[in-house]
Amino acid sequence: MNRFTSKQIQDNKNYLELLSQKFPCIGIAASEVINLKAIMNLPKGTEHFLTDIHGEHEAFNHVMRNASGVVKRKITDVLGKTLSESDIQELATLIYYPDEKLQQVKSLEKNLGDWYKITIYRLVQVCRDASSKYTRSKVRKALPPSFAYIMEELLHENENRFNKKDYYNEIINAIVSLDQADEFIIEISSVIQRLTIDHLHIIGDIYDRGSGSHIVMDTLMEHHSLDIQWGNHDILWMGAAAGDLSCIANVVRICLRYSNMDILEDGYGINLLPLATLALEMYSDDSCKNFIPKVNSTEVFTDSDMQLLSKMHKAISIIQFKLEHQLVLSHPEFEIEDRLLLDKIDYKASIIKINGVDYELNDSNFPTIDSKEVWKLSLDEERVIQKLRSSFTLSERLQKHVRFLLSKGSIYLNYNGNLLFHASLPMNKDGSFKEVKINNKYYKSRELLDKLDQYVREAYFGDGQSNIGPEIFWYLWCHKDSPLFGKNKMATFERYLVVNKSTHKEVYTPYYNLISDEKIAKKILIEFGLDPDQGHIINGHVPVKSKDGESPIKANGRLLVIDGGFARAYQKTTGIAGYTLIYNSYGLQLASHEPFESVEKAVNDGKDIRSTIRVIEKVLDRKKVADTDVGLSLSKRIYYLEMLISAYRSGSLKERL
Ligand SMILES: O=P(O)(O)OC[C@H]1O[C@](O)(COP(=O)(O)O)[C@@H](O)[C@@H]1O
Ligand SMILES: [Mn+2]
Repeated sequence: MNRFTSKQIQDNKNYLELLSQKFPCIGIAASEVINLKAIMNLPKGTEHFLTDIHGEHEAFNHVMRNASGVVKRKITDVLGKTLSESDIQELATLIYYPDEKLQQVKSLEKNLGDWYKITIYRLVQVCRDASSKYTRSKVRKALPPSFAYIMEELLHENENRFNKKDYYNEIINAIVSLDQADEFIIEISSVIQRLTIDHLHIIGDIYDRGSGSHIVMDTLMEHHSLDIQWGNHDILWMGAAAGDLSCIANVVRICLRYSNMDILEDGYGINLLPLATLALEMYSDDSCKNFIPKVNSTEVFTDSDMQLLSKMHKAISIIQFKLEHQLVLSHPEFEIEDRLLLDKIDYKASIIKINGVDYELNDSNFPTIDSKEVWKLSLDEERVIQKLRSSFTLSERLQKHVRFLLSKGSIYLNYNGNLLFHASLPMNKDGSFKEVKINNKYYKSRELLDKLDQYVREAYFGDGQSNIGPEIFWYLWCHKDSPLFGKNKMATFERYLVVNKSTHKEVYTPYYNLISDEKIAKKILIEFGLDPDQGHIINGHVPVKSKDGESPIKANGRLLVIDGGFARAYQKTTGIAGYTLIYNSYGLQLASHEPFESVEKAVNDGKDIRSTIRVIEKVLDRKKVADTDVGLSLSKRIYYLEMLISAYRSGSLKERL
């Protein structure tokens, strides 16, 4: 036990008095110290890192349910010697999708009573293994109230212990005979899922491209322990929720580009009718061929659906370009006048002059653009964007999701010695941190990220008095100095409208060249107060072309880029369907996932995502809670409890008996 001087006790007297309310005597304080010291010696909980989910809710839900392949590995560890591969898969599927699998079993199984008993017995064994590295108290908190007592008994009893064999079997018999088996199986499956992932990190880009970001958000909101680092797509939706018009136009445009009306209309109740009306009026004879939405192979759209969507897509894109033009003009401090393009168009000749070079446009029909006031919305466009604005700002579900992003999220996070952020850090080519002007002051590296984080919160919650408005969200979405974006420009305009593809190129900022250098990665870790020899930087944002042999491991293992392409549109690039980085007590592993087909295939044909797990780093000594951030705060608690005991013993404080 630590020894304390009377000065130390005096200096902390107020705090010790407060602490004594909870720990009123030596015995109670000492037993808490013993408890905490025991916890410090448990293996650290398993962290899972996922990124760039991009609305792929089915694939995301699946990796949550199968814990990126870890649940099946646990079953194999525990029951592999006695079960066939197909029995293991059946049990795994039951744990992932208990509701659906139970329906199937009930329609096929002849001897259901026996099936229930054997299955519950197996599930308890798997659950026991999943809970083995936690304290009883932590496991208890994970148990559903309706079965807490029974599950605790089953988990802590050994079915082979002579005196308890009948007792144990009788509990299982009773669950079955009282018709509680289905519910029990559903609950214990979710306990297994929950205990397998102790803590979840989402390194950004939950939103856009796939159709189910709102469903992913609902799942995240139910998760017991997680943090989020905002991606550029998340910040865009946050800006839309905060009412920024440019963000709103971008969000709607991206939804239309991927024919995702569901998230807008059904998910968030955004009324698209005014936009459809405007599109039909303004672009009636226009095929809008550059605005034909991308369609997922499972979706069915009629030709007239597609025509309407293309027109809406063009209408909102033009609104976006005008709004962004206004924004750039009204924020000279952003220093991105080179993004002013609408005024560089020769509307008669369909030519645009960019950096002194003439480029041909692939479109000449811009009925709402006045070449003298290119930035000005027509009255109808103004009406559409204002209606959209009220839909976004009044959408209860969207606001709830964005508040969750704000409460669990941040621009970056230091967690258990690792540095997590979505995309990049502004840096100069020589490896120094770039000074970036925000609100007319210069900031760099950690200070810059802290400032931006603060401004995001001010812009969302602010009372309008702040120096910074909701345009900070748009800045973070696509500005050349935004750490969430990390490219020299967002070439949306060029990609839609300029024929010459060389103008479409978006060049990554120096960070991306620098990070292959271990020295730079270490420098960044030091800048963020982390151990350069132990810590890692963990990023998403850039799809790793693993099919071309690119490795997600950079800078000699100090930096990991784990965007493996949950987004279907990017699976052609990566060759896989997403990564999960797993950090458990033995070290770091990376699971690469093959594409997820569907819940039906998973349940009916046992088609799990095949995940290849490879070890990235193995620790010599198994990591304990003591080696984590939680361990650090526990050791502080131990320190003060020991001081309290010392205060009781020295008579500086009286026990409260
Ligand atoms: O492939 P899409 O959906 O057209 O989007 C391309 C745009 O998305 C971005 O890559 C940003 O999205 P990411 O953060 O997912 O990379 C832009 O740089 C680019 O202009
Ligand atoms: Mn991104």
